[in-house]
Amino acid sequence: MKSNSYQSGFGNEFATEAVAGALPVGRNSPQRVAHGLYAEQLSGTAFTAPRGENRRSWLYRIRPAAMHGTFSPYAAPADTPRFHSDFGQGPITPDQLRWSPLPLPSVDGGAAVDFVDGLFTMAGNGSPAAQHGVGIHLYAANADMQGRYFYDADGELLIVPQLGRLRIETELGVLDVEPQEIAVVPRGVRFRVALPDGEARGYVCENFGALLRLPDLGPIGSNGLANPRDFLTPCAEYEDLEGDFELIAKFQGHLWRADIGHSPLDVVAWHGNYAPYKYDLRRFNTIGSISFDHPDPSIFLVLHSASDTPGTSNLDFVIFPPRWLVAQDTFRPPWFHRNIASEFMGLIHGQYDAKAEGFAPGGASLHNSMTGHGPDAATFDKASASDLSRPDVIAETMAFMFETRAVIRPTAQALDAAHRQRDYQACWAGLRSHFVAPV
Ligand SMILES: O=C(O)Cc1cc(O)ccc1O
Ligand SMILES: [Fe+2]
Repeated sequence: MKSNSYQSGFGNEFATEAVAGALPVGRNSPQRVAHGLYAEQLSGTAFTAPRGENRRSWLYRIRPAAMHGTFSPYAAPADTPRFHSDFGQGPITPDQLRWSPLPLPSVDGGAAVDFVDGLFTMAGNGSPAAQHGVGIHLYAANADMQGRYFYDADGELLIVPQLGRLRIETELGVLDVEPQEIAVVPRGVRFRVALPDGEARGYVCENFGALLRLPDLGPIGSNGLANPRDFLTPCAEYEDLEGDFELIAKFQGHLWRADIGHSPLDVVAWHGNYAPYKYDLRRFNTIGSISFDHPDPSIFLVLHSASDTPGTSNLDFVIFPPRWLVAQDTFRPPWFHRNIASEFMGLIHGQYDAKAEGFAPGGASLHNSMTGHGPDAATFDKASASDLSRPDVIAETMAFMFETRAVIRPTAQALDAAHRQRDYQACWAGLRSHFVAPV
């Protein structure tokens, strides 16, 4: 699979064929599909979901997805699976938590680790069974997926590369993504990942809940934030390969494997609105205050997964892109706060404006529901004394947040990890009392 041409728009009714005439005209499942292909429907929402939310695609493929051997539990290379949905049952700490970047496998022993084996579950909430919540994972890999393909039946995958490009070859076409771009692979879609730069690291949010969609814009108007035309979906692309391949599935929190005698990336044509897409975060139209005060970070919302409570998301994907700060009589960086929602943050590159040090590209932080957090002492001191007659320019940076209504439960392996910064709270220790009581 070599080409990477795209169709633009968010959730459009796309139609694409890699071989002319492969798409049936005026019907979905003719008695005999052109070129001897099989017709197959892939449903991403209930058959009866309202039209505005209904997502499905029709695939015209060389062999149906039903063709593979029986599944057995996948034995992860390390004894214990690192990629799962076990967020524990017991008490979890309300402490602020922060991690340094996940070590790259080349540094960590020299073994070949592909995208699937490189996934390390950091935290999560809800469950695949309950169909709400998220799994939050990091990946660090140094090898292409070779002779194997993966799909996630538990949720759609929001992939946020931090280091190195990814070539994501899916049933519906190829996505090439680099840091500062994101990719979304829908639940169930089979894919393999190659690493054009030889190694890669990044973040994955696995969304068990309602499909990600663009937020309403309210008084912002009909344009702004992430614009629909900047979302790109691949054109059909297929491989016709036979061999001793492996199909890996994530199903109800566990990984499974089956033999498969052909590449499942054999979709010659497809049409519909359930498909992978990518988006360049640098295209985000960032809106902020031009008078006073630092707005809530919801103004930086790229995509969200709704919950059953209007206005309260299962998942908000928020970014902190380059921008100008001009607010007057205002503490310009993020304020001190406690939030009913829970906040997992990552940094793609540069520096985050609330943290002078310690929050490194590839690192992560977790501030759970009602846990106090905000600017570190160095940032507070600097911003409290800065000259507001000039704009501040936040440049050369891209941070993001996975924000959820439910508490984010860190996994045991994340809490135990050597790269967890056990002294994180010390970043606020230097905040002195400036209070002077009136006499
Ligand atoms: O905690 C954080 O750094 C994320 C964040 C940023 C901001 O500008 C306002 C609120 C918020 O939670
Ligand atoms: Fe916050």
